[in-house]
Amino acid sequence: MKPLVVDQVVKQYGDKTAVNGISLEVDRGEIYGLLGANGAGKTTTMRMVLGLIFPDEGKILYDGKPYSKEQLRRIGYLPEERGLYPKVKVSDQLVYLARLKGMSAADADRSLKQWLERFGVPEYYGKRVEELSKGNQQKIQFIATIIHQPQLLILDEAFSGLDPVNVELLKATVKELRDNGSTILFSTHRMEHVEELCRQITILRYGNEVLGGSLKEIKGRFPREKVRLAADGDIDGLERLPGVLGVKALEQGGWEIRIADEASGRGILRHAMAQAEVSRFEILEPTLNEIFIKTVGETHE
Ligand SMILES: Nc1ncnc2c1ncn2[C@@H]1O[C@H](COP(=O)(O)OP(=O)(O)OP(=O)(O)O)[C@@H](O)[C@H]1O
Repeated sequence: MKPLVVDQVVKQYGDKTAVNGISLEVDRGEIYGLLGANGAGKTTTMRMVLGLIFPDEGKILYDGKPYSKEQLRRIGYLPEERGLYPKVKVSDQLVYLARLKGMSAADADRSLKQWLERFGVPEYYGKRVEELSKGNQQKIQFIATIIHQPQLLILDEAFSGLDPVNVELLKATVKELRDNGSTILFSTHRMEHVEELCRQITILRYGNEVLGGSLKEIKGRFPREKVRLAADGDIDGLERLPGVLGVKALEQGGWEIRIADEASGRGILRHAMAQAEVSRFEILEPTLNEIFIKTVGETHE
């Protein structure tokens, strides 16, 4: 039985349909990407999973059971708008939040110290939140999300505002939580993070699912329309080859060539090999970013 099943949920705000029959299932040890343009219905979906609002239609099951207060204790939520109290000490605040989730004060205190140590910031224990930089406040909020060892994690733009070192730190932590069996619903506009972390995704548009399934299988549905080519010398006439739609010389050397179909790629390789020693030739699969733009288009609110 899957830890999280969202089945045909619908949510209306007045006559506006924010979510229109979304279904998804997330397994243990899996990070599921929930994607979509601004206003597509991601936050509304996450709020329904959290039990903050209830679907007008459809159902959400946690280990096969409907929502209950007990379930809430097993969920960790990192909202996009961060919400720590600026004047309260990190230790007081996180122990309080962990106790609301059913942890004893002693266990919460021990766990907090371990996480602060692990994130390289043990000195934040006695600091007020407002004394920390924005990125470091975010690390604290991340600890607040996972301190009670939730089985189901809902992460909304988990890495925004962090420097690259801290992004890697939190990313490694999310992967570790996954490997230890957490069920993770992950929402972001950063497609490269989805490519790295998520096995399955749903892309929403105006509250509807426009693309869903395994990332690998979704990529297979889209044509490969780009060639990366590098050679030890110049190659003339690339733009005049059949099926070549555009040629861009890359800063780092070589070319990126837009092609009409994969068959045109073979003609490029033959042409290039006749003129120079080819050191790289690759027909690239589309990036998730490209797929997203193709699917969702420029339809932002
Ligand atoms: N409380 C509310 N009352 C009325 N309309 C709402 C409410 N919350 C969301 N909406 C509307 O529902 C739609 C979906 O909003 P939602 O916040 O779920 O989008 P989102 O995908 O999370 O967007 P973003 O990427 O900008 O965070 C939007 O059209 C929004 O205006």
